[in-house]
Amino acid sequence: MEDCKVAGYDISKGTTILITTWSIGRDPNSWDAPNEFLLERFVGKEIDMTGSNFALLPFGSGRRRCPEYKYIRTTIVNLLHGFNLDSVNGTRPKNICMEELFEITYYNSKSS
Ligand code: HEM
Repeated sequence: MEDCKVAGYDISKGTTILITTWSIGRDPNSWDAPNEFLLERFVGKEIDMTGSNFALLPFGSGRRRCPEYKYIRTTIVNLLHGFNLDSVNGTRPKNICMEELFEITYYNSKSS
């Protein structure tokens, strides 16, 4: 590790850096209507979710990215194949609450 500069900011070696994937995923420079839940935006597109496309990081990036990213399609397909999924009262909810909760996952590499 060594000191470095990122986007004009001096980062001392050993500094813990958090990135906000929430903001990255809602960047209007990358996404049209970023606050709309529009699944259609992904239809028919080859989307890179391996951590190389920094506009979309659902599985993180780099050495600690989610190891499941390669297999999640198989996992979901198996779930859909093996189970009949339904909402609790059997009807499709009209308004699904998509509000976020504030939570944080923190890993201190110096504590272990
Ligand atoms: C749609 C489903 C999933 C999403 C969106 C997701 C997303 C993520 C994200 C964002 C991380 C943190 C990556 C980082 O720190 O850069 C992560 C880590 C991890 N995920 Fe997932 N995950 C999913 C499903 C799963 C499943 C099904 C498994 C296991 C069967 C799994 C196992 C793990 C493990 C073990 C890590 C920790 C990797 C490490 O710290 O080295 N994930 N996941």
